[in-house]
Amino acid sequence: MNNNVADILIEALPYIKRFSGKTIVVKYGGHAMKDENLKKDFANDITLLKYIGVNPVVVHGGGPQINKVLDSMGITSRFIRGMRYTDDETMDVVEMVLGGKVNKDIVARINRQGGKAVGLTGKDGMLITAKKMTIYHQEDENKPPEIIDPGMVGDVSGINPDIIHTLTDKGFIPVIAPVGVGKNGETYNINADVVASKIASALKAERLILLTDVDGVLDKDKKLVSSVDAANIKEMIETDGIKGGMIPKVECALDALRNSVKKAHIINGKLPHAVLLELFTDSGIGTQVFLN
Ligand SMILES: Nc1ncnc2c1ncn2[C@@H]1O[C@H](COP(=O)(O)OP(=O)(O)O)[C@@H](O)[C@H]1O
Ligand SMILES: CC(=O)N[C@@H](CCC(=O)OP(=O)(O)O)C(=O)O
Repeated sequence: MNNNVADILIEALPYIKRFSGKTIVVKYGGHAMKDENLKKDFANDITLLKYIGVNPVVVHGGGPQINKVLDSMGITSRFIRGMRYTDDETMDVVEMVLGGKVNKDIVARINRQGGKAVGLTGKDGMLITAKKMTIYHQEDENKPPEIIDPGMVGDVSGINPDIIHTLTDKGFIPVIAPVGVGKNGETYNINADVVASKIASALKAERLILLTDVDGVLDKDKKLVSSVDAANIKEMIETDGIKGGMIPKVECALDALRNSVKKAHIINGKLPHAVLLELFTDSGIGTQVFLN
């Protein structure tokens, strides 16, 4: 596949009108942020989208970056169904790493490419309100599910998109860290795929693009599955074909499609110019998720 930016753009011309004025929500996962050149490509792609009249909104993760800081403090990361167990000390680290280091790094990179990025957490403008998540775990089918307390892990209870509209209308690119605020001002750690899906729904986005570290949904032979629907997903989860971090991703994609988002894709953020290739080529890359 050709991924020279000029060639991608020539192929893109017919698509540009289609996306003009539309919102594209891109979830930038922590695993896709590792390489310097790729980080530059990503910032470049997002800036370019804004230049051609698209409204990109970035929601980022940073799981590996949080792990690194926790490791250096001697704190072992523990995950329950893909969610980080978040006690008060861990919550402080999560907020510092996501809202501080990772968010500002992405903002600075987009601005260096000529974009006007503004970093936010869910606390800004009450963008993301959250409540405590309860996790149910059933080891044995004959026993009732066990209730697990994951600490300060949040479920999104509401999105107030006013601040996003204000920023995008003025030419800014919102870059959002997945930290939410509770009714009493408490801070919640939320999975970034979940935040991206809820933000995309609230904005009635044209596309939700989830960037990860594999080509998309893979089958048992590790071959890319270019499209999956809710029934395929259910079967693949039940037969262990989709596991771990891919489960929230496909579920978030389905949730977005059920809530006004036109199309949802899971693609490899380690490919140069992955976002442009997905949007502006006929074949696209990665997996497109359908409801049926
Ligand atoms: N069927 C599948 N297809 C692709 N990836 C899968 C599948 N099942 C499990 N995975 C795992 O899900 C991972 C992506 O989830 P995660 O690590 O949470 O990504 P991110 O950090 O980008 O949010 C892949 O690297 C892979 O190990
Ligand atoms: C509750 C929960 O697990 N939150 C995530 C938030 C960051 C995230 O989702 O980052 P990636 O997209 O890079 O995995 C965490 O603490 O790692």
